[in-house]
Amino acid sequence: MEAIMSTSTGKRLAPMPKDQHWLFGSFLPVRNDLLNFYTRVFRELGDIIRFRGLPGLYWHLVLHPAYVEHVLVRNQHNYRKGKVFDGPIGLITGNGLLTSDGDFWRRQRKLMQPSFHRQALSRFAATMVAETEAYFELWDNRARQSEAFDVAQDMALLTLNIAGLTLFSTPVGEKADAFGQNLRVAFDFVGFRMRPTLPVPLWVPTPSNLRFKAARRRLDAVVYQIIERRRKTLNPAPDLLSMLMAARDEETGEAMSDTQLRDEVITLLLAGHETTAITLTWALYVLTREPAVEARLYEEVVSVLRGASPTVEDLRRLPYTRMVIEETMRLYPPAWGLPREAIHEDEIGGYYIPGQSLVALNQFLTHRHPDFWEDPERFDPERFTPERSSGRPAFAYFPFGGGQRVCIGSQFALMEATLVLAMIVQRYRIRLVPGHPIEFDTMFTLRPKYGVRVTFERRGK
Ligand code: HEM
Repeated sequence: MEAIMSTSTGKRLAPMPKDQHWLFGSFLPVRNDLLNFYTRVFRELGDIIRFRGLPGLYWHLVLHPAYVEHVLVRNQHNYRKGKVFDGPIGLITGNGLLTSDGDFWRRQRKLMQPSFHRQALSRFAATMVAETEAYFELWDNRARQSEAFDVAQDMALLTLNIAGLTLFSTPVGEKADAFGQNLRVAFDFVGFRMRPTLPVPLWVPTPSNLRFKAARRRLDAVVYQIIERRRKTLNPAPDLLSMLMAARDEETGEAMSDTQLRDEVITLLLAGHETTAITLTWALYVLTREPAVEARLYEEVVSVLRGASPTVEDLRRLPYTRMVIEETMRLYPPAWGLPREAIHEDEIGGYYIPGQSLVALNQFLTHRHPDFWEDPERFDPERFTPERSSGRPAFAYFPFGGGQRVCIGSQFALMEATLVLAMIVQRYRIRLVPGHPIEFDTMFTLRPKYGVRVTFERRGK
């Protein structure tokens, strides 16, 4: 199976797909049908695969958990996020945590880390619950009329409301349509720029450049206004923005500038709300397909909550709900691939990796690796029981990345997804609209391309 070749220097090269275009290499299938193409070559060639783009341009898809661990942890200092990631995302997040690097990133991470500890986050549970309750009236009405709707849209708005309130105590929900749309325009633009295309510089007034710049301007205006108002407030709300504004550098005693605050706020909005919305959307979709899982989940939720809304203390009594979320992120990882750039040359699994070349990790495929997941396509939350998890390599599952750049918001996301899912399942049975097409949109995060059209049926009514 392995097409191992040697260079003149005798280095072992990872296997390459056979059917490459003589000039474009794998550029066209990567551009047009990335996920299916990667899935096919993964089945053919396994754990590490070498691709050629335009002549002289190579990259590696790295899928074995031990190799993933090598890149994210063991040899992490040799891997940076690189231009493919930072360039496009940086257009919207500036120098925020997701895209900054080196000492600057380290300082910011240290400043922000305490705000994301489980303890600090527990105070946000009530907001998450209240925002979900605020949807009940709308969903009850729809349930009464058996009205179909796109639950992906509601999850996006709900998680945006929660992000706005926990981050800066501002109900962006009131303006969610405008704010959310601007975020979406910015997000799509970033996703598009991450594709292997030749990007038109931002200063060229193409319609999409202009649209993006207008969206960014409007987002900035809202965020700067919030920061400015906050600076004048004597008793600031106990939200993430307050924590960020109060944080001081240990050595210099310096606080973050307005620009840095803006970058971090936009970063947290961008990194935090859609990923969680997508997790919830896929989880609800799965429940429409898996009646046994739905029944078991309902049983747990009802026996723990007994009709009431959950509190932060209930979370540890909802292990099955949590496993449903975990299994959802295995099969539908919102961040479905992570690009890295090797700084110096390296060796992964005995194969040569050139310096300054791209290394692509891919949760979607590693999470379905048949050597580590039995019957990988099957939705089975109990894979995540402690017994069945033991012995599984750490990086067979990495929805939140790993190493020093691991997601800072993972606890936030798990708390939110578990609370919201428990609340929805306790109150409604969910049905997919017959014939509704489900396909992946891999533009940036792993979205359902046509949304997920469902009807809710009120339980016990
Ligand atoms: C299900 C939800 C989420 C998923 C799947 C997810 C996934 C990820 C992944 C894979 C990374 C690593 C990126 C890389 O190494 O290149 C990351 C980083 C990050 N995430 Fe999340 N995330 C989620 C929710 C959140 C939330 C709720 C927040 C904030 C409230 C957040 C904030 C961040 C930030 C700031 C980083 C950059 C951390 C750093 O580089 O120091 N994420 N996320």
